[in-house]
Amino acid sequence: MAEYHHHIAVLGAGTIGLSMIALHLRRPDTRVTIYDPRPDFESQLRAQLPAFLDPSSVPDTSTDAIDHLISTSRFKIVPTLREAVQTATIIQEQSPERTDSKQALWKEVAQHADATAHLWSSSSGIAASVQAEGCPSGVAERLVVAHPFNPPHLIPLVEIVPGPQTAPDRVDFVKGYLKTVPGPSKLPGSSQEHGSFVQHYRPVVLHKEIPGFVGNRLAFALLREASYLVGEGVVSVRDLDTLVTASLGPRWAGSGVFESYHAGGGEGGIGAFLQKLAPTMKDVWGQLGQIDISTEAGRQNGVEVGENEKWKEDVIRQTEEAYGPSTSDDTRTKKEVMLRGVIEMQKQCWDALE
Ligand SMILES: NC(=O)C1=CN([C@@H]2O[C@H](COP(=O)(O)OP(=O)(O)OC[C@H]3O[C@@H](n4cnc5c(N)ncnc54)[C@H](O)[C@@H]3O)[C@@H](O)[C@H]2O)C=CC1
Ligand SMILES: O=C(O)[C@@H](O)C(=O)[C@H](O)[C@@H](O)CO
Repeated sequence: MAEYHHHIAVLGAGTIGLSMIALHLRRPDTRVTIYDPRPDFESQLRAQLPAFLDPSSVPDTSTDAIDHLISTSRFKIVPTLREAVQTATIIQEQSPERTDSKQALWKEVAQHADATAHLWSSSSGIAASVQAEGCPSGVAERLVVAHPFNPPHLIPLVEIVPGPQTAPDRVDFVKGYLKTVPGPSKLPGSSQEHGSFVQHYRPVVLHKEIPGFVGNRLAFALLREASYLVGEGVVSVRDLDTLVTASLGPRWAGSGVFESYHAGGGEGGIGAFLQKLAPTMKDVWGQLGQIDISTEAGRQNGVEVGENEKWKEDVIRQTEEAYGPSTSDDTRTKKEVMLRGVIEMQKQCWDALE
């Protein structure tokens, strides 16, 4: 068998896990072993994974994709977690977002994996320190959250969130690994197309754990206010989405929250901006929507809504009216082309971003 510097065990190959497999296979020095307890897992993987893969990883005919990968010994599907982790140097979980499930997973990993293996969680908001609770010694020191944005084979950000016990060299390792994963090469004119390496992934390390980390706290704060505005009848779902994609979206693709307001402050920069806008911001901040979301929703009119969740009924109804019952494959494809284009443009202007 060819030697690979990294052997990654991918635990959980659903939405994120499939995309992560494509990410890892873009590194020529990495082989991947996959485990998922779903009974239909292999058939689903064979049907869905080819669409995520780069030409650099597979032949043109997607029907051969999985068999080709298996033949190269870079790719293995195994029936048990034990087989997946026992020789892995990196173990990455994309199991369901449930604390008990992740804690049980790490306890099982600790039983079978090498005591030096790196432990990565893709969790959206469950801290490494919480996941490591009850695990054998040595797990908390190796466990770090590497929270991706969907789909990770395209979106450059990964939030690295160490727990208080995570060893600094574990953080350095995951950051260095991600920064050297080549970007997708499918897009004509892609900075990756001509074989030269252009950094694609932009990991950000948080200084402390907080529920939801940073990316989701920002995203969920915006979602809450957006849902409030729709529930209050101020704006429709579709018009709010237009407002975002026609203003904040393009702006934030080039300049983040603080940089864009720094520019907006003119000669005085963000200090002047905060000074000038203070009265309005104080009013708005004092009136931001206070809505709740129930985790024990009952069903009304076919929609799962709980107490004080009228906003949720409006959001769901209007979203489905605007975009259909779920996102179509055609729409998903068009959005991916747009996303790839934005990311490529960012990389071509990279020196202005970092
Ligand atoms: N879906 C998204 O947009 C994002 C999800 N995440 C996080 O990624 C993780 C996975 O999310 P999704 O891929 O959306 O979920 P999913 O439900 O699509 O996939 C989860 C997979 O884990 C498998 N699984 C269940 N128990 C397992 C175990 N003990 N060991 C290994 N696999 C197991 C399931 O069979 C399933 O295939 C969650 O922690 C989520 O918060 C992070 C970023 C974005
Ligand atoms: O937005 C993303 O892709 C990530 O920040 C997430 O964690 C998911 O959206 C998550 O909130 C839902 O699973």
